[in-house]
Amino acid sequence: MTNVVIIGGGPGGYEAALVAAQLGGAVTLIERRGLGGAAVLTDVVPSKTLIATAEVMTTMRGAHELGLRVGDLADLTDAFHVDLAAVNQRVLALAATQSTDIEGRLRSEGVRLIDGVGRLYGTEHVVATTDEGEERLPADIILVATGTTPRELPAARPDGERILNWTQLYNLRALPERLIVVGSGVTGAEFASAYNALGADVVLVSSRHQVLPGEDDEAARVVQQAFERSGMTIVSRSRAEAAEVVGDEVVVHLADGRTITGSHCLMAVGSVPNTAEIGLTEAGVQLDDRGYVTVDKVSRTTARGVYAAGDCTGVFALASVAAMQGRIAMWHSLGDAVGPLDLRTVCANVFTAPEIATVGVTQVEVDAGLSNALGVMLPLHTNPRAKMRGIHDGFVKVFCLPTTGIIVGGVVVAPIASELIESLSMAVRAKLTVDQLAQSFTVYPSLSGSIAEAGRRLHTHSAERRAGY
Ligand SMILES: Cc1cc2nc3c(=O)[nH]c(=O)nc-3n(C[C@H](O)[C@H](O)[C@H](O)COP(=O)(O)OP(=O)(O)OC[C@H]3O[C@@H](n4cnc5c(N)ncnc54)[C@H](O)[C@@H]3O)c2cc1C
Ligand SMILES: NC(=O)c1ccc[n+]([C@@H]2O[C@H](COP(=O)([O-])OP(=O)(O)OC[C@H]3O[C@@H](n4cnc5c(N)ncnc54)[C@H](O)[C@@H]3O)[C@@H](O)[C@H]2O)c1
Repeated sequence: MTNVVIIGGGPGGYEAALVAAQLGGAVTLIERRGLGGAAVLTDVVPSKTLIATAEVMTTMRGAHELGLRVGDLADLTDAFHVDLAAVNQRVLALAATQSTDIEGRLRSEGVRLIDGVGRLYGTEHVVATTDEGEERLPADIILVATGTTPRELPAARPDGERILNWTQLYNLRALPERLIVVGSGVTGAEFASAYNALGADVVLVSSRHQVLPGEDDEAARVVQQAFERSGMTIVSRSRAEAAEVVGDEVVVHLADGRTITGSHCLMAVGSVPNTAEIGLTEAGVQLDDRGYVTVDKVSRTTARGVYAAGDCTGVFALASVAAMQGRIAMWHSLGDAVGPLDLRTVCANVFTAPEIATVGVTQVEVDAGLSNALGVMLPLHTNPRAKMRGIHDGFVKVFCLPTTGIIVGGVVVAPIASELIESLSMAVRAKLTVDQLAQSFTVYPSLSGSIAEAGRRLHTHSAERRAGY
């Protein structure tokens, strides 16, 4: 039997445990907080459950335009009020159920679960510290999947009541009157969008000229405009230096001397890896200058027999990537067929209103000359289904290689972009051409009709390019 010891029970750890058990390993997983990890208990699952409620409010906001009335109200959201205590109770219950489901699945596959803190003791043992004491576990293979923790600014430490990080938001019993969100990365933008839709007065402090600096520029512009139109205040090119509670308010101090006052403040200024004091460097595992574990494309670290997966590696902070890195680690270490991690086919979604979904080659890569892909962008406002549903914002963008027409990337900005991106994700993975995309049937009328239409437009462009125009 090969002894596999996994530290961390998030998607990187638990998906690896399932593969290792399937391949006949004797698997032990050590988790200090709960199965499913931060992904299930504090990050992905709670935030997307909260956003599901916010989406209903966004739909209600557009209901008047579609001819729906409640009394004399011009805005149907005025007919609702958000019972945040009930929303958060649902959010936390759903996360707990998801965690229990994962625990049940791991147990049924024969994985030994230890409720405690794990650390490496060289490369052949892991020490688990539990309420009962310490246990030294022999390990032929170790997987480190310890994730990250919210980053804190020294002068803006969360108190859990008025200054919060995203893991503490679900303790709120009532909607904040005025929520200051510091940081306009994906986390900040998603919560700003959700709380804005739920009816809070939201101020978003953004260090750049535009929100979502890591996303497609045109897509981020659409989201920023939608935020501003729906009443959110965006304070651009501004960095928060400090936050303090003064009476019943929070005062956020910006680097340029201005202050912003609100009832609550959410700090969403990034994360730091959970890699300190768990015996990594002592075991020969190299960390980069920010503390992330250095891994290759099959999740190997610099120490023999020690693998790492997920956010602690600093490779695309996504649950799907963490899970794939964890599976690859086990396929590789336990001798199954395995291919290297291919980041060119990863698809991701920002759950704002509207959503931004992306796959493959990006506009930044094209503009920088790193890819010679051709792209077309079709705004959704001419799409018949979008008109019917009152969707005014959004677009579809498709990138293909000029000579072959092979699809290499795409962006969808729409209310359900996370679902619409699948056809482009499949096309990128299967190396389909724009002609194959164009010739596949789409339902009429449908938003996905615009994706096929982009394929038809690219047929013309790539034909012209081939002919040397
Ligand atoms: C607000 C928010 C929303 C997000 N939404 C999405 C989304 O919609 N889609 C998406 O794909 N990604 C999303 N992400 C990213 C996603 O949460 C991460 O990519 C994912 O959680 C990474 O999984 P992981 O297994 O690496 O780590 P985690 O999920 O962080 O799990 C690591 C686990 O290890 C445990 N641990 C750490 N150290 C030890 C130790 N020494 N001993 C024992 N246990 C330990 C921790 O307690 C934790 O439970 C979101 C992130 C945030 C912050
Ligand atoms: N839907 C999803 O898949 C999803 C959701 C949330 C997070 N994530 C992933 O998690 C990772 C982390 O995202 P994130 O948004 O938490 O962190 P991030 O590091 O990407 O963004 C933090 C932002 O805060 C800004 N910032 C830092 N200090 C500041 C200050 N003092 N004042 C104002 N702004 C400041 C930074 O410039 C940056 O834009 C990303 O890779 C993201 O993809 C994914």
